[in-house]
Amino acid sequence: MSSLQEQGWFDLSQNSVGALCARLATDCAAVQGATGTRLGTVLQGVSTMTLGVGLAMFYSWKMTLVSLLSVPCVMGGIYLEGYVNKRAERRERAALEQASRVATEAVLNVRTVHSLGVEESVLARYGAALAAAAARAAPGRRVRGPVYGVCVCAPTLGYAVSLAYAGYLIAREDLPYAYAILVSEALIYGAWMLAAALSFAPHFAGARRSGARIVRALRRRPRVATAPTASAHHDWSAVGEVKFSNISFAYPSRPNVPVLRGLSLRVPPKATVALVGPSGCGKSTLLNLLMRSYDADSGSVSLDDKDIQRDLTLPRLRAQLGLVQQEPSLFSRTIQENIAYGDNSRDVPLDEIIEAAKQANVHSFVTGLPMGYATVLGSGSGSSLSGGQKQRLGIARALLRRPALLLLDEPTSALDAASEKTVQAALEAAAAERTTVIIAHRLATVRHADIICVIDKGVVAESGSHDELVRRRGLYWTLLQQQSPGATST
Ligand SMILES: Nc1ncnc2c1ncn2[C@@H]1O[C@H](COP(=O)(O)OP(=O)(O)OP(=O)(O)O)[C@@H](O)[C@H]1O
Repeated sequence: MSSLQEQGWFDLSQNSVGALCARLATDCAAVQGATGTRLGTVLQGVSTMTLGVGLAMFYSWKMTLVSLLSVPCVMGGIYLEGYVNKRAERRERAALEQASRVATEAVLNVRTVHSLGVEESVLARYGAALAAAAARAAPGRRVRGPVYGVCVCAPTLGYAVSLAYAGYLIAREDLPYAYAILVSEALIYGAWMLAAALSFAPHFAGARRSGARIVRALRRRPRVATAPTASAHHDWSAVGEVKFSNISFAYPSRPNVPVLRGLSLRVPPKATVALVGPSGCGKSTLLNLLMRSYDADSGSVSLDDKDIQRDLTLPRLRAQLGLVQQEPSLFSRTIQENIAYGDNSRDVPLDEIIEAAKQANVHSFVTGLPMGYATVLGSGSGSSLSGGQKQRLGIARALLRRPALLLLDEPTSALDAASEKTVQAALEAAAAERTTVIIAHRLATVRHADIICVIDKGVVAESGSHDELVRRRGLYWTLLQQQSPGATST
């Protein structure tokens, strides 16, 4: 069973990047720290003690029983230590995850941090989170010291009691002196070894809890997964008709805030459909549902009359889609590899990559670089490139998939006028032969779409061509007026 979690799981604050990194580091280290040599030490301690007790019983069972009185002390101390650690660990973990969240957020957004000049305040927040973690761990540490002392002292105490009793047995019951020494040495050595081994017990308890958390995460059944009714449809590729039927949806992290309320919408094959509407009305959410980043709470989405939840596997569905976002995520790899990420199902030959780059208007830029397609992009999402260059690489990557459906989420909104023109030209060429759903804020960029759908209050408020909507003088017209007052022409 796949344990790749759905987007909604990552939206929860306890599963943020920082929290997950902290959990991965601490839980895996805890499991690793309680295996290998530590496990060997425990086995050695237990077997030495067993052998020691056996020998001691053989030579003097009375002396052995008296000496073993210290064992419950040791065990009690270990239990207490484990209990104290468990409580401290839980509180410390939460505080460390918070600190890690602050650090990860700052590193991911290092440019913004610099530009806003908030380095000191980020450092202060990180310091405060670390201090909170230390404060939460302090009570546990204070108790652990004395408890550890008891564990170490108990065998010595047992040794003293055992020698005193040995003196009594030698004097009153003729226990040979050599036996007394043999028994006490066998027991003290065994008890020391056991105490040393058991001092690791809290680590084992912690490792068990960490292991359980890892296994729980791996076993979690993702909410978005391929349904048992779905078939692979190996030879199928979509024509590109999409239907949203009566969709209602709220994000799992905000289940009480409905975003879509019974929305229905049809995207005809090979058409270009623009989604417009006020900010936050749910345009990107529709794309999220189509990609099955989330599943709708009710209603259905179909692609070529195949229900995307019931009839299609996740890989088959997503293979039909090519997404271009406002700013593409590029990796610190070569340009060739970055474009090839578009199709991980095979080794993509260079000529296909070049073809996609040509379609995306980025080939001549790439060949102008000294290393061409072998140029390694800087870290931080291709920071060595301009916005327009990055966007065209993102388009090339999407086109490499030969998607039946091109999903464009404000693809030109982060670009200057000159870059926008080149990117727009690349997109228009790409959209010509396939179904395209485009989200745009600037209505001028989608004026020529076949259908423009205005989303408002979780439903399609109106739809039609630009001219039809202008004639209707509805919400589209109002938005148009807000963007370019006085624009009444059709
Ligand atoms: N991952 C998420 N978890 C919770 N709420 C979300 C999430 N993503 C979006 N939302 C909320 O859902 C609503 C719709 O968001 P969406 O991004 O679909 O709007 P949009 O129309 O694309 O907005 P914009 O035009 O500003 O990009 C908003 O109120 C937003 O705050």
